[in-house]
Amino acid sequence: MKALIAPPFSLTPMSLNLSKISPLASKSNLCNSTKNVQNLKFFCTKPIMASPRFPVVSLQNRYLHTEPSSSSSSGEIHVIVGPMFAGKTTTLLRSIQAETEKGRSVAMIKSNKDTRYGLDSVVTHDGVKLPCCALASLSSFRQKFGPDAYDQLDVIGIDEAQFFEDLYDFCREAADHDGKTVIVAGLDGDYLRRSFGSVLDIIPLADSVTKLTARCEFCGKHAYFTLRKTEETQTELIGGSDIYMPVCRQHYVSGQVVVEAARIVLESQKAQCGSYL
Ligand SMILES: Nc1ncnc2c1ncn2[C@@H]1O[C@H](COP(=O)(O)OP(=O)(O)O)[C@@H](O)[C@H]1O
Ligand SMILES: Cc1cn([C@H]2C[C@H](O)[C@@H](COP(=O)(O)O)O2)c(=O)[nH]c1=O
Ligand SMILES: [Zn+2]
Repeated sequence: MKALIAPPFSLTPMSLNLSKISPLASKSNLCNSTKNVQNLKFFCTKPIMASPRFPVVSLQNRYLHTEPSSSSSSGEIHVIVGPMFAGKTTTLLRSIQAETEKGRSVAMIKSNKDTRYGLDSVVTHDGVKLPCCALASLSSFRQKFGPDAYDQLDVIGIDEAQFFEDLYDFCREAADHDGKTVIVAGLDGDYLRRSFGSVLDIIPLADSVTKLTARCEFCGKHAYFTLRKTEETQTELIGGSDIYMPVCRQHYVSGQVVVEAARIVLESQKAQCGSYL
């Protein structure tokens, strides 16, 4: 997989600090321990009243003993969208941190399709991370987490929401019937700027919608879109800055022309090679 396009200048201010990421982090060192997360401390605890199979994040265990919020209907849905590298995961993790500081019990979910940093953590492009459960579908969450533990939860964070087909039903049920605050982060559009998965479908359900921007890798202006630098054409293609770059409108349009032209050349070269065989 070769990048067909490259930015004209280096990205020093935005470069990844992979040293913060421990790809070998195990559940045992993520749970029941205090982790420094960019000067913030997350206490990962298991609830006492129930035993979920995934980590629950809470600052104070005693809040897990309060009345389950499932009886109320005062849930909320907050949606964070934008292109890649816009800070969606960073914003989600900060919101989760703020909720834990209020004493609310929190669980993080991400799609198990995103295997970039392993399956037991949500990780930002600059290495900040939080334990999570990685799932194929949201409908399995309640059962896998444990129904009792689910009832104790106040807040559910969902990252990589574009990969969940059942996003709409899950969010509606969790907020309307179970009284949960659901904070959802995902791509609004794919590399062709088409609606991605069900992310846009939940906007009518949402209390708030935030569209974040990145920085265009060509000109440094606001980037609203994600350009794929390689010749692959499938909608779902897991990757980072090796495959994608955030771009402004002008550089999305010019970048697409370059990538498309390169793709056509590659295709014709492949066809020629085939005809020689
Ligand atoms: N082109 C880039 N390549 C790698 N990292 C980037 C790039 N642009 C921004 N970043 C870093 O990524 C961070 C945002 O990461 P993250 O919250 O994971 O974004 P998102 O979830 O929207 O993809 C930024 O604060 C910045 O440090
Ligand atoms: C644009 C686009 C992205 N993806 C993939 C690439 C990454 O694995 C995730 C997005 O991650 P981030 O946290 O928002 O940086 O989605 C894809 O599969 N198809 C696309 O068109
Ligand atoms: Zn630009």
